[in-house]
Amino acid sequence: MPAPGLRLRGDFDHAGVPLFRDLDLTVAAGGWTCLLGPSGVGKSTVLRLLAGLETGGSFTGEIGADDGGPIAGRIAFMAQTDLLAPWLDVRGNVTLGARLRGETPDAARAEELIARVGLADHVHKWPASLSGGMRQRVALARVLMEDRPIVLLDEPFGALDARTRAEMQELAFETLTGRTVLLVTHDPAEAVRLGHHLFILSENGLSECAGLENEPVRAVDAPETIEMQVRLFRSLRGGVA
Ligand SMILES: Nc1ncnc2c1ncn2[C@@H]1O[C@H](COP(=O)(O)OP(=O)(O)OP(=O)(O)O)[C@@H](O)[C@H]1O
Repeated sequence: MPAPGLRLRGDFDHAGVPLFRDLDLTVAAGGWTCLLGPSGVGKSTVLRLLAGLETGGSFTGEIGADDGGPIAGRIAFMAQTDLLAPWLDVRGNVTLGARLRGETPDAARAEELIARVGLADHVHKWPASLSGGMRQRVALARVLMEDRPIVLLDEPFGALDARTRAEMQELAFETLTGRTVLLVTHDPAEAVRLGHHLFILSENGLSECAGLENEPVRAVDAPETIEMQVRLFRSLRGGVA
């Protein structure tokens, strides 16, 4: 299934209080778009709108895929909180999507993903006995298991130590090759490492941070990567990119 591009245009209010006005976000087909910006500006709301989930507010505008098809049924969403089912073990959580749809999960793929997120020795553990970083890796394996053309990730690596984070970034990037990915992150280094396109959402609206060179995954220590991180950091501090 080819991955479509996405576009969200419109206004959003919470109980009559505007969160954003005239937002126009394009998510390019088949690549990684990273969305950064201050806390509370509406990044998770954008993801929830694209995913067709409840936001608690009111949206006026258009949300669509550039191939004219529906977004629903083609999307996988990893929320900021891991949303693991406490009554299911690691394997049960990773295969939850298929089970909810009444399908037989691909057991071999589940085992492989559980191993690749480093949880092969914990497959029968319940979420309550896992660390925050382990739980986040279960949620990552679950979203990768869904194998959808559109994938929305809300700070998916935030609970991980530096080494595991780098490994999970590489796993997600490799597994989601050719998918349309929208990644919300607070980490400029992560965005520069993974993004084909970078956007900053602020109180003043959406701006693109242009100038990315080379293909991701980028080397963290390459001079152009470091320069881009500095530009992005300055933009996030309110300076000029
Ligand atoms: N259900 C809700 N009802 C009312 N207000 C809400 C609701 N959900 C979120 N908000 C408000 O909407 C605003 C945007 O929230 P959102 O979670 O989209 O921000 P964010 O940019 O993702 O923040 P963060 O980076 O901290 O995750 C915040 O001010 C938040 O308090």
